[in-house]
Amino acid sequence: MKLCILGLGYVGLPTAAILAVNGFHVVGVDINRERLKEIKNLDFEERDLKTLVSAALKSGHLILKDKPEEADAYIICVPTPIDEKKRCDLSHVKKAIESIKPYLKDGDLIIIESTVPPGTTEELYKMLSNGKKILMAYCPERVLPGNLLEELIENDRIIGGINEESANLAKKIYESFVKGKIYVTDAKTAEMVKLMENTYRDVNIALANEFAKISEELGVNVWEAIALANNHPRVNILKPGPGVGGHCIPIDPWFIVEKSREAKLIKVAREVNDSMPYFVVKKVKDIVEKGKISILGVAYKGNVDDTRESPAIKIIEELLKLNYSVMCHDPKVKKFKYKLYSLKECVKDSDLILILSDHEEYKNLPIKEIGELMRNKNILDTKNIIQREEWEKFGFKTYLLGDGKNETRRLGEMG
Ligand SMILES: NC(=O)c1ccc[n+]([C@@H]2O[C@H](COP(=O)([O-])OP(=O)(O)OC[C@H]3O[C@@H](n4cnc5c(N)ncnc54)[C@H](O)[C@@H]3O)[C@@H](O)[C@H]2O)c1
Ligand SMILES: CC(=O)N[C@@H]1[C@@H](OP(=O)(O)OP(=O)(O)OC[C@H]2O[C@@H](n3ccc(=O)[nH]c3=O)[C@H](O)[C@@H]2O)O[C@H](CO)[C@@H](O)[C@@H]1O
Repeated sequence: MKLCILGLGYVGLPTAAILAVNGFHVVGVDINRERLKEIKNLDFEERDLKTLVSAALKSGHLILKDKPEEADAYIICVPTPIDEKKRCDLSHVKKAIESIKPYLKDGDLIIIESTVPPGTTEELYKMLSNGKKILMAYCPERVLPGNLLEELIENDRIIGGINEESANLAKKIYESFVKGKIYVTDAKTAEMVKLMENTYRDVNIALANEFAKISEELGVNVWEAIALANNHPRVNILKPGPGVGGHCIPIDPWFIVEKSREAKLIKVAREVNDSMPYFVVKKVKDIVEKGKISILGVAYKGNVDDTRESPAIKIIEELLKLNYSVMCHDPKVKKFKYKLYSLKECVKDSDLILILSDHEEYKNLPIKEIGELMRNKNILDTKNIIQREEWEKFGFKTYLLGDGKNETRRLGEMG
């Protein structure tokens, strides 16, 4: 069976490579030639992915193209961002489908992996099937960035067919590499399942963030309170932080909001999470009124190289508006909207270190050397990853997001 994968990003590339090493003839298509170059040079962060892509390319089963060609099945993995009205922008999906239209023949299968609002696959099917016997399915991707390959193989899969024949053919493709269970349903349910998963996470993170704000107001350390509450057998509160980033969680809940007026809690949760960067900036203002801020971590979360929708972007914008000078460091990220500096340059003559991503590297920083370079030794940790006592030994004033005991701690009244 010959497959054509459209969009070779975080989702499409591993999918194309794993299908190729499992015996399919795969044409990997990306309209961005720079991306194709990166893939040929194995220029990406996840090490296991390098091994897999390299094996797929060497086997000759994966070939890279900037245009689609005739195949038996097409898998669409292109971006689905939100527009300014917070509605799903389906233009990339529609363009990808237009580009395969000339090659479609009876019995061909189109699989949508891009995250889309409920009902989209059915609508696209109606537009496409005009006279031809096309098969179509929605098969959401649920891999966790940072643990991509393991989850690609081990996770259960949902297959939402437009009809039984479509679902069965799609199932055959995924069965070639998925070790988890494969559940079959209709396309709209599968679309809803994907959005519900990410919305569930977003709402729960919003609750943790709200607890953090309340704890600061009431003089409680939210991290301590969450750890204690989580001892309860049926409680599992997530972690607060500087905001919710990535290409999925801050976006996908809006795809439900655009389809239903009943989506109230979901919208408020989004707003709470979107408010966190401003909350962090307010904390910075309370600690230092002006000067240089050193941002450690611009990736949207720890140990990934992705900065899409990263809370760091909003925080930097706001700090610059307030006339702070800002320098950023990130050991994982290669491309970012703002210039990245070495750790030393970043902290030199600084008034405050602001930790925004929980990269492994930030758990063991050279505190003494950093302190010697700084103008004022302040550190604000939004991820609860530093050992505050260690930093305080070297004369740092430490601050933690969600710690209402910050002040008493600094005055030495608390351990
Ligand atoms: N990143 C994740 O972990 C993840 C997980 C689950 C689902 N998703 C969903 O999967 C989809 C893709 O996400 P991603 O993170 O892989 O995006 P990405 O931006 O990393 O990759 C998308 C790729 O598609 C290419 N592209 C755009 N239009 C094209 C076209 N017409 N033909 C061929 N290539 C085209 C782009 O050049 C880009 O390289 C989105 O809908 C996203 O919501 C992402
Ligand atoms: C349901 C689910 O698990 N879906 C996953 C999710 O992947 P992700 O990498 O986007 O998800 P997270 O790791 O949750 O990070 C998101 C942001 O939330 C912040 N965060 C997180 C936990 C916390 O306790 N407190 C926080 O503040 C974190 O820093 C970051 O900014 O979507 C993918 C695409 O659809 C899925 O495929 C993948 O399964």
